[in-house]
Amino acid sequence: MLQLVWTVKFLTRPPGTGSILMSAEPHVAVLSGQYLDSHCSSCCGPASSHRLKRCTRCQAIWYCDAACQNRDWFMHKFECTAIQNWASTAPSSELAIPSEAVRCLGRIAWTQRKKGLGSAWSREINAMQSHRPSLSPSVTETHTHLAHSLVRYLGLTSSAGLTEFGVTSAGDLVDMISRASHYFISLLFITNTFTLTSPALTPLGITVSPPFALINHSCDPNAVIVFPRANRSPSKHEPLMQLVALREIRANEEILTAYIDTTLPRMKRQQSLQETYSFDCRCGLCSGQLDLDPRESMWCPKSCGGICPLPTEENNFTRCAQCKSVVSSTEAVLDALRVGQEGLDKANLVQLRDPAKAIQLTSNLIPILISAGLTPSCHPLLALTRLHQSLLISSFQSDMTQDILDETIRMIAKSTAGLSSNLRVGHPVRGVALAELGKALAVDEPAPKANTTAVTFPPSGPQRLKSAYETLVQARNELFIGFGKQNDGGQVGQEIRESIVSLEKEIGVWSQGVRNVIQDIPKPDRNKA
Ligand SMILES: C[S@@+](CC[C@H](N)C(=O)[O-])C[C@H]1O[C@@H](n2cnc3c(N)ncnc32)[C@H](O)[C@@H]1O
Repeated sequence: MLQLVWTVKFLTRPPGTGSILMSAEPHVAVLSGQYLDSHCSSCCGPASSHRLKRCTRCQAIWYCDAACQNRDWFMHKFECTAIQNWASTAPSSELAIPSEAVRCLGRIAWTQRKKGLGSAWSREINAMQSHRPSLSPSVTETHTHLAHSLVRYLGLTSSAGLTEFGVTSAGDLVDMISRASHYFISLLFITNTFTLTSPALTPLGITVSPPFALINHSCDPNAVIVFPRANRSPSKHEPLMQLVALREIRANEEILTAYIDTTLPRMKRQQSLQETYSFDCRCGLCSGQLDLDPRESMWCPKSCGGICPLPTEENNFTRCAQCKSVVSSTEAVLDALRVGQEGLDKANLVQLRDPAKAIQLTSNLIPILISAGLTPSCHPLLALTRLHQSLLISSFQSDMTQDILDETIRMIAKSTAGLSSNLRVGHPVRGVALAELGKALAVDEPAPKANTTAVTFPPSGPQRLKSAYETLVQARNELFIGFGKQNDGGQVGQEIRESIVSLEKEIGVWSQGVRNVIQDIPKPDRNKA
């Protein structure tokens, strides 16, 4: 199959770290159901400083204001009726709004009909790569389901109605959808959709953008795709997708982004890429470029500070790369890995429905994996710590105790350390993790400890403020790369700048206070001695 390779040709000098390589509004962006009433369906911004206004007809789609609503109307006028019809026949209120996939395909269909199949917009959409020939039975089933839902959503009573959307072949519905490779094929859709995220990387929905869909994958990418929302009054051109260089890129070097979570170990990455994108990754990380991958590592059994590769079912012999001590407890490590993975899968499954149960699982499993000797960057310890951290943050309450706050900070620090070993400096995930750590350290302590030393973590009092300040400065430097230098670190980087300034003042006031106290202490009268 022909592979397109995305490179940048340089007229002057190669793009450096943090350069914005491409910027475009996606062809289509839709919010997930849970964000429809908290985010604008046109610019995808949150309802933080203002109340959103609801479409009075479908009552399902919300906008910042009339300007956002007008911008979306050319599309929403079709969607509005479709949503109303869908709701009127839905079996329950939970199913009153179609899934994001169906809404996204609907938007593609209506725009193609409006712009025409020969338009540049439609040609770009239809040029994206599809994997129809390699459909597995389970994917075919999803495909069929999606096809039925789409026909119902578009308000068609039979497949013949699809002709108005440019699909003329009749027959079996699945066959028709599969054959119509130039049109809304669900696999094309899976292969080429991107997660729409908030500026702090929370997944909000999905987008389709043909120019970005030309970029191939690497588990050690030289670029990232982000939605920085760098402009302070951003609604007009948002959501804006940007491709940012994570390091200097040479002329004619292929630009590569990661399609999946690259903190996962090789086997899991390969499995995920094969299932969703139908290819075997042969990037440096997957072909064993690293002697010792931090994603699959444990501490030296003699605590020399070195690390060892994890034992596996096939090869349970492992030793410290530094002092060469052999790990004798490999069966216990393998057991801990099995229990950890099972618990992680369970916690991921129940986290929305029953967050208390998920916290219980993560709190029980993390100490097991730590005592088995796993490093913070090792899977599944890192994944469990990240999940535990996000559950703790979402259960944050205003009347939080010092112990809970300190425990949360320790958890964020552990996951930030793990992420830092696995991801390149300036990766947006690292930047956001550091920002969260700095912000948590800057939270007012409910009961600061009187005599803490800098050795305990997190420190208390002025040491804590200093630590918050240093972490936020580091976060800002990294966000500057991952969200683009010209974007001033995106919205998160800009928020942090404000926190840094106020901490500077606080630390300054505190130091001045100490200086004043020192000056007020009466000097010993040498003549008296
Ligand atoms: C979003 S598309 C990327 C653009 C695509 N190469 C094209 O020519 O249109 C994703 C598909 O590209 C292919 N692909 C991406 N990265 C690859 C890689 N590192 N090795 C092999 N195939 C890759 C896979 O077929 C994948 O499903």
